[in-house]
Amino acid sequence: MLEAHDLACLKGDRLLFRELAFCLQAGDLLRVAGPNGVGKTSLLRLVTGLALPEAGEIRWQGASIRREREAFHRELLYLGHAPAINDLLSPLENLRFACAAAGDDSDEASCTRALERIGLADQLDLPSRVLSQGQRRRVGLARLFLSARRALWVLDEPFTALDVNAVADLAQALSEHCAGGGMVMLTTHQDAPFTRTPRVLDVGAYAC
Ligand SMILES: Nc1ncnc2c1ncn2[C@@H]1O[C@H](COP(=O)(O)OP(=O)(O)OP(=O)(O)O)[C@@H](O)[C@H]1O
Repeated sequence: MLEAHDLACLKGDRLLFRELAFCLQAGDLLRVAGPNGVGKTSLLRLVTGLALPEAGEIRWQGASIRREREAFHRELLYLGHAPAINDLLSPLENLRFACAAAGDDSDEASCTRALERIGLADQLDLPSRVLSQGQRRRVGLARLFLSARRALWVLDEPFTALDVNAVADLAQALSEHCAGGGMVMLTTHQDAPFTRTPRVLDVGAYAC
């Protein structure tokens, strides 16, 4: 279970939000909502431990993520809003590198299957600099298919640049992760065909 208590987020000298709280349990899909600049990405960075809250605490399985950082990160997959891709490497090389760095399954056959599943069968060995925006996004998202053991998926705008079919496929993969007892927390400005309506956390309700 992921719990956030009384969170406040400071950027520069500006308090974005305060007294924000939520709880995410096995099977939950939580959509973080609110207008541009309200602090959705900032909240995800707090939740992943990449940034520290001005106040409040985040707990994973009852323990502070600051104290149990390694155990928490073993259970976490975070995909930021910009795919971290090396243009000189192929999608396959990028995925293998990202998985190896994270300690996930990075063998060639598994990574090839993940890229095929995400619709990049014809681009496996191209240099990534020639990929379209949607294809670049898919390279990053392929990690989802190699991260089933990670219970908590935190995804910043995962649907950006995807076509209608890819949005549907991704929504299904996220729904399946939740159906299997996982948890998903995501930001998105678009609707997606999840099998269950996500819960919504409106950051605007906590804005300062
Ligand atoms: N140094 C700073 N001083 C003041 N405000 C800052 C500073 N750095 C960032 N900000 C503000 O913090 C907010 C960060 O927003 P964040 O990226 O978390 O928003 P978001 O809700 O994810 O937006 P979007 O929907 O556009 O992706 C923005 O309003 C930005 O202007």
